Amino acid sequence: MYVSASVMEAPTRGTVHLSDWQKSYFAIASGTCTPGQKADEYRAKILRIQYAWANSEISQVCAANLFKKYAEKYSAIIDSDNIETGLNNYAENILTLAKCQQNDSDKWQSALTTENVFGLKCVQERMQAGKKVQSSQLAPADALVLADKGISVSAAPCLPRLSAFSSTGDSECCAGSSKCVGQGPHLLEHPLSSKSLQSNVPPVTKTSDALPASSASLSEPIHTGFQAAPLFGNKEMTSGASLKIPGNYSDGQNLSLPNQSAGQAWSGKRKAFYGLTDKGSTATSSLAPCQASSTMEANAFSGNRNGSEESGVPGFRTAKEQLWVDQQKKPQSLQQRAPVSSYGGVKKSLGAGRSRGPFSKFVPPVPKQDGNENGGMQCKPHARGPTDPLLPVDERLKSIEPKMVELIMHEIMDHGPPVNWDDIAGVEFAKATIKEIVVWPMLRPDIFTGLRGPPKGILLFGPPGTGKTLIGKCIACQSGATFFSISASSLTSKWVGEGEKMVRALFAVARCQQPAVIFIDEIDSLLSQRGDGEHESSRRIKTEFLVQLDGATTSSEDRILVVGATNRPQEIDEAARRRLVKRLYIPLPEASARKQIVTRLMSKEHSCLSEEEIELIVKQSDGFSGADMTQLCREASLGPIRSLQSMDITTIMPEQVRPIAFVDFESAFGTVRPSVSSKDLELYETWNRTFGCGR
Ligand SMILES: Nc1ncnc2c1ncn2[C@@H]1O[C@H](COP(=O)(O)OP(=O)(O)OP(=O)(O)O)[C@@H](O)[C@H]1O
Ligand SMILES: [Mg+2]
Repeated sequence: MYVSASVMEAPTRGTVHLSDWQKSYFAIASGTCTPGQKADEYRAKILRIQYAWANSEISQVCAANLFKKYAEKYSAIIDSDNIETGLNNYAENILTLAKCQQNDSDKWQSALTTENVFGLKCVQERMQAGKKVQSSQLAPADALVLADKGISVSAAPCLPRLSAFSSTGDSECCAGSSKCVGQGPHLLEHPLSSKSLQSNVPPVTKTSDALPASSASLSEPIHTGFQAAPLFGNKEMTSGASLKIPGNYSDGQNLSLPNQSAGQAWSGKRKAFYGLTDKGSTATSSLAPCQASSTMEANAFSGNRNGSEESGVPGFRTAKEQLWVDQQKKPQSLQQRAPVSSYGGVKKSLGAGRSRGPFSKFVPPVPKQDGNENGGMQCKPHARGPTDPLLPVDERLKSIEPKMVELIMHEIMDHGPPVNWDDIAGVEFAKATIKEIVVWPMLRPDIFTGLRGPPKGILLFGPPGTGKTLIGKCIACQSGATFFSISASSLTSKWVGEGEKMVRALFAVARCQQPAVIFIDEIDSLLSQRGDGEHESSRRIKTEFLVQLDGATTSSEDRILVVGATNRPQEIDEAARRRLVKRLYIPLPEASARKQIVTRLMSKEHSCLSEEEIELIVKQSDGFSGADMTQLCREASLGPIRSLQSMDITTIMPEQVRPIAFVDFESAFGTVRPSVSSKDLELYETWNRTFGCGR
């Protein structure tokens, strides 16, 4: 069965769906279903397809195919006037169309009017046919005629409805029917006289006071559910009778007979309605406003709704009505669901905001055919992001949980203050290498191809506080790539149990945002050696990461660079180490770099350090990391304030604070010590000699 293949993409839930599908398939195939039940089943299937697609259990292509198939089956039942297999309700179309003129806006005028609808040739033919059948088949006891010219209505199943009306004591229906019939000169003549029938018609609840008289006259037959009768005769009446069961699909059907010209138009409309391309649907576009307006929630399916209110179910709508109303409301509501995001695009949801379940808003799983140019790729964050429900979602993000995409887009993408290469003192070799393998290829991908292609993984390792994170930020600013900065600990702790999904989502989003740099600080905590005591979740994260890294490596067209930073390189798993091909040692700053740090920081402050004093500071700070140097300067900068002990800090003027002097550095050296021990340094040096890519 084709269904099974399509719904089994997700093994666990797919199995459940499969049995559901099978059950309903056998129910439909059993031959014992009424057309109404079949239509119910098909519509349920359509909803299930939608649900499965929304949950990424089936692909978009699969969903579109299934959807088309079942929409057609469903339409075939709804449209068919075959009493045994269909639920045709063509008359409602005609009357609704005619009614549109009154309900629609002033700007749009339907060619169909109350006067001419009954004059249509096709309607006449059907009426004549119905008349013949009716006169030959309809038992007088079962039949009622609502008006002097004989709008025949129904058969036994209608009677409960009529009897329900009788309690209200209003004769509006009869009057309305008379009017209606008076406007249609060629209505059926029922064997029973209109008078006798009129007397048989119980008063009907007045439900359409607000409607114009002519509208009321038409709407009454509609919401009594008998309007099919004069147009189709007994045959249709019988099928029409089943339509009066609340919830039946035929209630409120604005769909048509396949053989009628108007019917074809509506059939086309139906296909367009289901999002299926159909040449015929273009012909119906002019009818759409009528349909839309007539089915707006306020007035939609007034006949049915009124009918249902009469029957004590306020606000009840058949599934089909709801489908149509949802369809009409959808573009507007979707727009409302797309708030502007913080980074200039549209805050999008791949369905996260979508309520799930059988009663959720109907969203066809096929791409919109509205000529949206942005359809194929909407990867750039500043264009339309991957989570816009209006757009076809990038295939690569289909299997990713929407909330994770949101998290990555909103929380991980870095937008810190800009960092220049000049802000990083020393580490000239690392900087040159990074420029060569990261920045330039990103800027000129046309030149850096083939063997010159950039590596996909870099590891920055070295003692703490040497500028590894700073380099990461600089890459973000200078490469022009989309930058994802994530700390490994946040992957392992923040989304406990979901770490591997986050890793997958991270790479999936990055693939959509190419060129992209994924900077993973403290990568050792993510890719540490695998051991026996390791937690299952961290093992899964690691595996997923390695898989993704490989994916990034093997796909030559992907321009994703993973930059890892660690001060514990020896803890990194060997498999991960291999994948981070360029392992760059970021050592403690040399004298020149320390001087650069001091000079740059002091240039921003009020200081009076001579060249010699700076040299002395540099000499004395041997073994300090970049972070230590920064801390030393901070400490020294507080010296002038501390020397103002006699003065009130609250009243002091900035000019009264003396410049930072060498003496302040001397006292700062008393409190700031190097944070990296020589023993630790030895470890880094050794690891660099073994695995590093430095000179
Ligand atoms: N080479 C450098 N040039 C200028 N400033 C530096 C340099 N290295 C470190 N710093 C200063 O030290 C601070 C900390 O640096 P950073 O966070 O990049 O260190 P790290 O190598 O990532 O350390 P860790 O391994 O502990 O994460 C920076 O914000 C910066 O002020
Ligand atoms: Mg760091």
